[in-house]
Amino acid sequence: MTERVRVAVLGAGGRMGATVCRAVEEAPDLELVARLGQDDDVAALAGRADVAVDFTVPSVTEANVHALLDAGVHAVVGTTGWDADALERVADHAARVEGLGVLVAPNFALSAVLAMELAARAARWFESVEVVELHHPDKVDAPSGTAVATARHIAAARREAGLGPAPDATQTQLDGARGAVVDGVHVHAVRLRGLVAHEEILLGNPGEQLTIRTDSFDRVSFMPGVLLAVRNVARRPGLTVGLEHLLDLA
Ligand SMILES: NC(=O)C1=CN([C@@H]2O[C@H](COP(=O)(O)OP(=O)(O)OC[C@H]3O[C@@H](n4cnc5c(N)ncnc54)[C@H](O)[C@@H]3O)[C@@H](O)[C@H]2O)C=CC1
Ligand SMILES: O=C(O)C1=N[C@H](C(=O)O)C[C@H](O)C1
Repeated sequence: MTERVRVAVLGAGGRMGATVCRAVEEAPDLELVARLGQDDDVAALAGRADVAVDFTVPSVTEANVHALLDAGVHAVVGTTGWDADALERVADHAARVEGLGVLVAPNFALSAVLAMELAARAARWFESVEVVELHHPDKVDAPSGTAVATARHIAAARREAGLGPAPDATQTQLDGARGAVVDGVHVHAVRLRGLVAHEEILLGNPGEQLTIRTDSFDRVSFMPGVLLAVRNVARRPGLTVGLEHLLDLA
């Protein structure tokens, strides 16, 4: 019999962490060996866990990943709030330790990953584009990590195609009325009781509109992607950003 992958979950008491714990417990090839909360020591996972999954908060996730690398544990990270500098520090650290993988993904739901990919492919063909993300009101960051990543992918595609800014005649506005601007793309964040995680990418041309929409109605939607990452992270030493790299989409 092959050995089961030993998995630890950081943020295990949270909405995502608890769902991940259940998914790992139900997977025959995985073994849940630790549930860590706010005051638990990541270093204690050395020799006990093969892979750790982090769904904590933006303010601690980078430190958790460095501690996991120091402990010799592969990391799968769903927590948002990563910027280019933090990713570079983790890539440098991962390059210095032998054979350890870190996978950071703003969204593990297949529909969301595909929506991002489709938006990036469509972006060069439309004059206008804006992103609207809609989430439960307990979310601590805005805009969502997924919306930020979506906007960055769209902006890169527009730059590559030589497109300038989207048309916008606004001269006066209330603060925030046009949303946040990520790499030149307007991103709007809605917080509403009853929602889980949703995003619309609106692309417009004279006389036509393309709407790409993804809906996570339940956190189980993220689990196939999380488990795929847990099973594959050890095969990808260094830093991988985005689940698309495991789905043959990148
Ligand atoms: N990549 C993806 O597919 C998804 C990402 N997320 C992201 O995951 C993160 C967590 O989301 P939720 O579970 O909804 O939040 P939550 O607030 O329900 O859970 C966060 C948990 O982390 C714990 N925590 C805080 N500091 C910690 C530390 N230093 N060590 C260990 N645990 C610590 C908290 O006590 C809490 O239990 C957010 O950044 C969210 O945006 C959420 C859903 C899907
Ligand atoms: O906090 C959440 O709930 C979610 N966070 C991630 C994000 O910020 O993109 C992923 C998903 O949207 C759910």
